[in-house]
Amino acid sequence: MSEHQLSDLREKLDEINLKLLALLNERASIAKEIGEVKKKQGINKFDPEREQKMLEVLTKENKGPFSDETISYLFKQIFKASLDLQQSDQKEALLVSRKKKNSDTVIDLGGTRVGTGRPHVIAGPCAVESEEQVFAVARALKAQGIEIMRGGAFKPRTSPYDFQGLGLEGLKILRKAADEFGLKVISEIVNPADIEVAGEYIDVIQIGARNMQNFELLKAAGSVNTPVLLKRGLSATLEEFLFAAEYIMSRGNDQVMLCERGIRTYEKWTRNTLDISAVPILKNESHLPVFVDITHSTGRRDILLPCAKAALAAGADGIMLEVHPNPAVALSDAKQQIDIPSFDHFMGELRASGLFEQSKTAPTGV
Ligand SMILES: O=C(O)C(=O)C[C@]1(C(=O)O)C=C[C@@H](O)C=C1
Repeated sequence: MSEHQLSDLREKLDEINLKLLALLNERASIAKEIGEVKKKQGINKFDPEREQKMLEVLTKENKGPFSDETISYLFKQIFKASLDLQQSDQKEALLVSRKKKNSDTVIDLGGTRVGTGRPHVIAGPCAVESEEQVFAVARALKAQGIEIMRGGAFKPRTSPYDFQGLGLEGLKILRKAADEFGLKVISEIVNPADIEVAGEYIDVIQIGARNMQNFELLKAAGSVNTPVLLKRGLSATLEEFLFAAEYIMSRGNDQVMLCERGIRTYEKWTRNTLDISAVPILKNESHLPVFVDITHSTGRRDILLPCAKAALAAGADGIMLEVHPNPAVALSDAKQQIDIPSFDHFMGELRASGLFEQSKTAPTGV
């Protein structure tokens, strides 16, 4: 075959491609119209009988060289694409989605603005144990220019015999330390009945991984004005995670932050598996700020820094980690918290990486 012949044949294919393209889109527009009609009539969009009949006609009329199997395969793809088009067209845009709101949500915690593109570090002890302990951490955070402190007062523990937290007393200690050092404070609430009173002491309500689908808690958090940080459930898909955030937003509270904290996989060398791909996906799908909890996702002090860098490089609005003045005697998560000198070192390295201070460009919506 001469070079001429090849380019002639290719030219013919190019022409056919364009005709096919026009025909496919003409077909898609009609399928969309059918979708509208079906919606009005309340008919199921997927119609396997209709698809089967079309395939029968097509294979009967098929003169080759494509085999009947190939023709069936190709048309099934077209039916599937048409169905997807009908469904995506009519899917209500979620409040959490960029389809609903394209601009990034910025949450103002009394002057500390989250979601602006300038990342934040949220740090503090796993559990509030004493005033002395929380004050020591708050002092260290302040010295590092950190604005948001975390601390657990209500601790949902795997074993009922483990330390369950100081409760309201713990929230009071957090508030006192936060006021003393000019910090904002975040703490987990586990009972819907505590949501309202929590707002008197803390700046952000955390809903933990184990409660991501506690719908009564989500609804309660949605009915107050206090910002919420929602953690991804242990085995939650990203879709389930966003639906959980939707529960909060649909009740009127639009100040929601998302937090990837690792998911459960077969891997044993980390406590959970940090799903770094969740960060750009959530940023693309949703306008809400996204954090990464590098302590719970890894459960290892030795890889906190690379995971923090990865989170920020992937577009996270911040990271969360656990810091304790004396992790060896901590009442919970003793193995994974870092002490204050290690935290200072960590911050120094993170700053040196240029990822912490840098301002990210907001991703475009999809
Ligand atoms: O004919 C319909 O009822 C359609 O919705 C169109 C169409 C198609 O693309 O041909 C799409 C999805 C259905 O499963 C069946 C057929």
